[in-house]
Amino acid sequence: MYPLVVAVLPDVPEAHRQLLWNQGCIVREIEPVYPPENQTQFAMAYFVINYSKLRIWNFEEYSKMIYLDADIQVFDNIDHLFDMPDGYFYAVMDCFCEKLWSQSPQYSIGYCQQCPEKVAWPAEMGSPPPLYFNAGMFVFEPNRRTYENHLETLKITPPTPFAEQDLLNMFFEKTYRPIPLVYNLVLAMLWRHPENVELDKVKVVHYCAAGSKPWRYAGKEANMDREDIKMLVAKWWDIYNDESLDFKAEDMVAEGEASSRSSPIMAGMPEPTINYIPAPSAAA
Ligand SMILES: O=c1ccn([C@@H]2O[C@H](COP(=O)(O)OP(=O)(O)O)[C@@H](O)[C@H]2O)c(=O)[nH]1
Ligand SMILES: OC[C@H]1O[C@H](O[C@@H]2[C@@H](O)[C@H](O)[C@@H](O)[C@H](O)[C@@H]2O)[C@H](O)[C@@H](O)[C@H]1O
Ligand SMILES: [Mn+2]
Repeated sequence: MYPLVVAVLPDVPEAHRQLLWNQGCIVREIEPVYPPENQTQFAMAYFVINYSKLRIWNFEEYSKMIYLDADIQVFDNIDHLFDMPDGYFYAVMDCFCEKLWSQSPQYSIGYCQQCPEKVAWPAEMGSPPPLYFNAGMFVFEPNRRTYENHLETLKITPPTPFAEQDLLNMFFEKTYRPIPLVYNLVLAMLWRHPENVELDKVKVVHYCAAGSKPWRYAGKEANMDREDIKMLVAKWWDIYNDESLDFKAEDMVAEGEASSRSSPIMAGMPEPTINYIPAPSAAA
């Protein structure tokens, strides 16, 4: 069993942090990371806060982690991803067909890495872009030096429309290894590249399409009235409302007694209490 570490920005209220603790999560506050002053038009204005994602490379107490956006739901076990060879950056390839990409050369010529045979990359535009991943889910190895490199690189790199996702794609270009789409279904794939999607095999769903966030789904935006979208939003709510999935401290105690000495991860978990509210940090 692997711990779920939740990185929270300072604006996440204490009550929400308690809910996370009570669900057995390890809550870690991170400071925001902002790009240098710039005139960039991010594809979405709020993407500027997403550079804060870079803080997780500082979680050096973990040798390997799977990063998940908060708008991602895991429906099937993906622990085996931890067993892939070290030294690479694993993530699912993104799609360039949404309007969000309209500033990109790929979009302007109708090129997408999801179907490179459909519109070939023209020779006069040089070599095709390197494979590009969606940064909503990835397998990585926290490392202080990499963390500092990220922050240094950020200081001297003009921000681009997809913010930290672009920076990470540049940074990991040589060590990026694509993994199958079942590990991060970017919803736009359903209408942009249905031939690449086997929905019943998908293990991880990324609710990133406009209007698809389940907690504020209204079914009004483009493609949100699709039957598969409605089914995936309902699936998210089924998990959210399924009390049998709620963390129970007594389970932890039972499991802890049996295996805390054998499993460093379990031993590393804070002593469970009935309401599982951690004692205030002495450092606070
Ligand atoms: O105010 C914010 C906005 C974003 N995020 C984090 O940044 C991730 C990326 O943002 P989002 O998923 O909305 O981007 P999308 O995948 O929809 O482009 C979110 O999942 C959150 O984990 C956050 O912590 N606070
Ligand atoms: O800050 C940039 C963000 O870029 C990505 O989101 C985009 C991108 O993937 C498009 O291809 C999708 O079409 C779009 O819906 C989605 O918002 C990551 O999911 C997110 O974690 C974050 O890195
Ligand atoms: Mn997301």
